[in-house]
Amino acid sequence: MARHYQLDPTSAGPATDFAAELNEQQLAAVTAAPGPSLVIAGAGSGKTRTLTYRVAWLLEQGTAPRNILLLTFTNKAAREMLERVGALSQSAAEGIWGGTFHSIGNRILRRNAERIGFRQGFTIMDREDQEEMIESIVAREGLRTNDRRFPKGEVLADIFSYSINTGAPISQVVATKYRYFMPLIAQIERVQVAYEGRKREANSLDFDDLLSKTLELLQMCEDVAAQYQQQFQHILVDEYQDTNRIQAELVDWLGRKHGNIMVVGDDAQSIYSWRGANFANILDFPKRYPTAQVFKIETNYRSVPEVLNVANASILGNERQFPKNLAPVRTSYPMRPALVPLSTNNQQATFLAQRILELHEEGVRLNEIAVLYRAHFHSMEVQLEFTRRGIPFSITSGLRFFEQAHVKDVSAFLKFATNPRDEVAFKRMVKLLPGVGAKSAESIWSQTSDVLDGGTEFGRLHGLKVPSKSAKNWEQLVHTLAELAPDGSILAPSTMIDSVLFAVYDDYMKSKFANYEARREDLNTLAGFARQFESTEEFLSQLALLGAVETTDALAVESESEKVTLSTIHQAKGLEWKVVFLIWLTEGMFPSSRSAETDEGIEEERRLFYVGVTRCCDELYLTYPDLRLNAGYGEALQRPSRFLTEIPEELVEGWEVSASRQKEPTSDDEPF
Ligand SMILES: Nc1ncnc2c1ncn2[C@@H]1O[C@H](COP(=O)(O)OP(=O)(O)OP(=O)(O)O)[C@@H](O)[C@H]1O
Repeated sequence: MARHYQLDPTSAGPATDFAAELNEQQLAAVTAAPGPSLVIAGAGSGKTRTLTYRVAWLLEQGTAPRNILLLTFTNKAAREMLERVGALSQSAAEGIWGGTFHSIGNRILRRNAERIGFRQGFTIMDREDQEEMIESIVAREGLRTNDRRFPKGEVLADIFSYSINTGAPISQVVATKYRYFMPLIAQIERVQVAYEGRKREANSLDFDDLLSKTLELLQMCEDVAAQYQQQFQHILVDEYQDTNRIQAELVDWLGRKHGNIMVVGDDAQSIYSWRGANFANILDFPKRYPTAQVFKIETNYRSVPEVLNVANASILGNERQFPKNLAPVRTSYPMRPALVPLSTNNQQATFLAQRILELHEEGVRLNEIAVLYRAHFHSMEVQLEFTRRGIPFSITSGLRFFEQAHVKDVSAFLKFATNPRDEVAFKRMVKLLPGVGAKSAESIWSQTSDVLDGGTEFGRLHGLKVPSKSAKNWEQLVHTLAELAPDGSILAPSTMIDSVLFAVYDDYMKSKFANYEARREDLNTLAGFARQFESTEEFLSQLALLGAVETTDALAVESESEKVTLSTIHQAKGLEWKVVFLIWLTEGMFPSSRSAETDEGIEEERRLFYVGVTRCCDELYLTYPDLRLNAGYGEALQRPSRFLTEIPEELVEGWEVSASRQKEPTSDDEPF
């Protein structure tokens, strides 16, 4: 018989040497005595390391894994942290409750659904299911009529979600975020009530329910609350600065018995208030927990001192914050951050391309370089320029400017007006009308091609047989097409884009997309770009060519994945690059004009700027154009962003870029 032999758990490996692997401030947080604690961890200071070691520490102190709850911003973050804990810790880490608030909510609700009127085995609706359910309610209630645009499922889902996560009533959300739907508030509220009922009937929960219903469960059922409060002896929360109202309340409830709540975050990086995050959660933590210990972790491992100096100086402008001073461990870099004024947005793109090619020559890999900006549309000229010069790039949103649905929709109008035989463009266009799917599009197309026979007398399309729901919109569409091609001639492309927006597409976007404003800016930028072209055909050919260029072969790069990153700052959160270009630093763009309306708005923008700067390890470029060429409505003088003027001069290195001998394209020039 085989001899049974058991390994002693303590012989699994050497004990973690916490003091050797952590700096003093990290060690203090990791080994903190029980009780509430707030860990303010600056950018690049090792938040992840601190949390991971804290969990390992708790295990070593004898806390059972199932008594630890680790809440993170993404499930991936939780997985990675727990893997690290597993590797670090001598005690088994399995059994720790780790994940996002949503996944933990789901886990709790799965066991207790009946207690709040749902059945076990409920389904979780993704965003698409949610929108479909809302749409069917709108249809059943007859709210969308031929005379009135009613918000689409996506927009309604967004309104409901924001309302739940912030606790603001629907009327307030609409009044502040969707002003153009104010007259419909009562109907929108009705849809929400019906939606709540329908979810119950279908035994389905949406994503927000995973938070709100969990909270409801804990508040309503004392025994359930007591069970989890007993279980979670230690609660750790990552990225606490971006929690919303419900998430903070959930933590409060779950931690009520033991009070061992450790929240980690950086108040200077709170950038999600627009989707419901509540900055006050982190700021007021010491007020809500007067006995809380506050730890600051201020050693930065990422950036050179020159970059950190800029970040530190900038964030000083914010009143609402925990003052801190990030200190670098890295040594000085030969270059201070470059402050680069450019004459126009086109020159800004040219500068980036040239400088990036030089850096590449000098041996910097393209994936060590990022171009960061406030809003997606700021990247358009850069995308054009990189495409033309064969610089490979990837975009964090996944979609290149010209591949976006709204850009393609509007282009479809232009394509059809210039080429009335373009069936694909026609179908894309008519499918925007209510009640027109693939089948009706086919039937309308066959009538249209008969009537037009390749000509541009669009007025002849009035009165075609279309689904009754879209009759009015069809007439409007025909009218618009006729305007685009008056008397057989074709308007200039930018005028066409303006007309399409004005007559049809702007309204469509408002009701269809939750991020209407961002899309509208994209289309203004497109109209601006189009102003360089007299001929619509030429404009459309350029669009097609730009979309088709395969950039990866153009530069000698080491691998397919070697690309410059183009990203909004929001999507760059948590990441880092050797070289960072922060672009479009002008008033109105960054800070965005909308955010500049309130002090809170400005402070959040400044935090966003701070996040941008602190993504940089070595070399930082801050660029802005003096003139915005091709803005949808004329050329506009730009003022440098206040975030630039706030930086003491001696911290940056002013660059003077002289125009190349080759003339820079202006709006009157040929494009390339
Ligand atoms: N005590 C330490 N000794 C050496 N390196 C460390 C230490 N703590 C953290 N680091 C390193 O510092 C870098 C930054 O850490 P991390 O990415 O966790 O920062 P962060 O606090 O999450 O930053 P941000 O909030 O800006 O995204 C990592 O490469 C990490 O390995």
